[in-house]
Amino acid sequence: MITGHFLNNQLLDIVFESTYYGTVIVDSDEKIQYMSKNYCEFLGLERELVIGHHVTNIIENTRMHLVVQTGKTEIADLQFLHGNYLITNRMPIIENNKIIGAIGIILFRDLADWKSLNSHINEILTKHNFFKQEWEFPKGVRYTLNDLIGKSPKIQELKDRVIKVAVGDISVLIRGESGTGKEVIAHSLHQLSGRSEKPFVKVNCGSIPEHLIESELFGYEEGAFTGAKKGGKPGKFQLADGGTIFLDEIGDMPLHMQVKLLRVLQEKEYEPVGSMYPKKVNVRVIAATNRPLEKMIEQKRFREDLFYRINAIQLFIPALRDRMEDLPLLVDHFLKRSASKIGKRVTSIHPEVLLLMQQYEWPGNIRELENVIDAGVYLTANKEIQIEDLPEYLKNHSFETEERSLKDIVEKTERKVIEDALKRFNFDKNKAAAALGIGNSTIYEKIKKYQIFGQSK
Ligand SMILES: Nc1ncnc2c1ncn2[C@@H]1O[C@H](COP(=O)(O)OP(=O)(O)OP(=O)(O)O)[C@@H](O)[C@H]1O
Repeated sequence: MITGHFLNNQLLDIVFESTYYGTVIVDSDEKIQYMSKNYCEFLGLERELVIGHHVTNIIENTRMHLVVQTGKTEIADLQFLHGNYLITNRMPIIENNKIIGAIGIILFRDLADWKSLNSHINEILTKHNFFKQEWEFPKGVRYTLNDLIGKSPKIQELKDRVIKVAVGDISVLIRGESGTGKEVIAHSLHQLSGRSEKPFVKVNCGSIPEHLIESELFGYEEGAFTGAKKGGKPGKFQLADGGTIFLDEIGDMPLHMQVKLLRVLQEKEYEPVGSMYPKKVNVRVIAATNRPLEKMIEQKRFREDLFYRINAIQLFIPALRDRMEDLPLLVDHFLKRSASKIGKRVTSIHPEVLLLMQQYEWPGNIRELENVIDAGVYLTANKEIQIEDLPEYLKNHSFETEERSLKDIVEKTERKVIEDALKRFNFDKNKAAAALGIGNSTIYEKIKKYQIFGQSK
């Protein structure tokens, strides 16, 4: 095992600082045990804040964790890091035939050197953009865990769980309101898994017309129906073979398709439309929904057997209103992104805007915040977004809050207290009821009334 004791930082500093390489060493838990000073400087991070953290939380687009998992050396890989392309070598550290960690080396000499190297690589990449797209897009991954902004305990906990469950083939059900980042989590799970080199295929179960779902998912054979393409068409399951299929908005899938979906998940085979023979497939399933599936099962709108099949592990993403401490960080992130996208120098928001944002409920969650900031950056004539740059509904929000009825306020508070207690007791309803001093039947009633869902126990 690699330990801090084994790694004499001073000695390593002497060795690595005399080279022009940025060096990082991770242990078998994929946590950083050493990062050279020049690497920390390059990332703009203090070394104390880096050591002991999972490498994916610190280095964007890293593959160090995969080297630990697979034991495969990766030489001269191109890595996009901190706005630049760098050449990276990654090697497993092996002791007594066991992988005990990995060492990663990024190549740069001094800043000027690295800038010219970067522009050289950029030029090559632009010239070969076509190949770059061919190479990247079939895999389908757009986000990594680094794109999930937030330092609140709830997000920190979620990120830790994502890292834990990513490895392995277990099905994951991601739950959370619209715009909370379910898709970001799905991409991250794939990117952190052993299937990351294989395709990630998203299916939006809610937006495919009902009569096309079967051929979209399972494909069709030549001549399956009038208008069928010559040679047939592969379905999403075939496209995802070896990789991950992301079934977004699974709660919107029609019942008759739920039966077919269950079959492919259980038996790992399906029949393309018009085919006489089943085809084998090997995919990991990640599903997401913002619908109350338990309630839909009661109403016979969602199959219970399918629910248990996709619900091996559940990840719950908190609504923005439940992690308001992340708001300033998110605002800052979207401001920077918007300003550079739009090409305006807008660097902050007025303190009153932040106050108003903190009081707002954010029903559209992060997606809504992203759009509000985009609009603010477009509209403002200053370096700072002002109240008048906000959409009308948000500007008027403070008045609406004052006019809310007592019943609304009581209900909202009740919902929040019950939800917090459930999360505290890992969704054990009886324990949460006892802690709140209410009966078991009352808590069941309230959960139903407010449609609170999460890891059910
Ligand atoms: N924690 C976060 N940090 C930064 N950006 C985020 C975060 N969460 C979500 N986003 C951004 O918010 C937008 C919405 O996220 P996403 O599409 O993953 O939400 P969703 O839960 O899948 O929504 P829906 O249920 O409506 O499909 C995306 O642009 C995503 O990049």
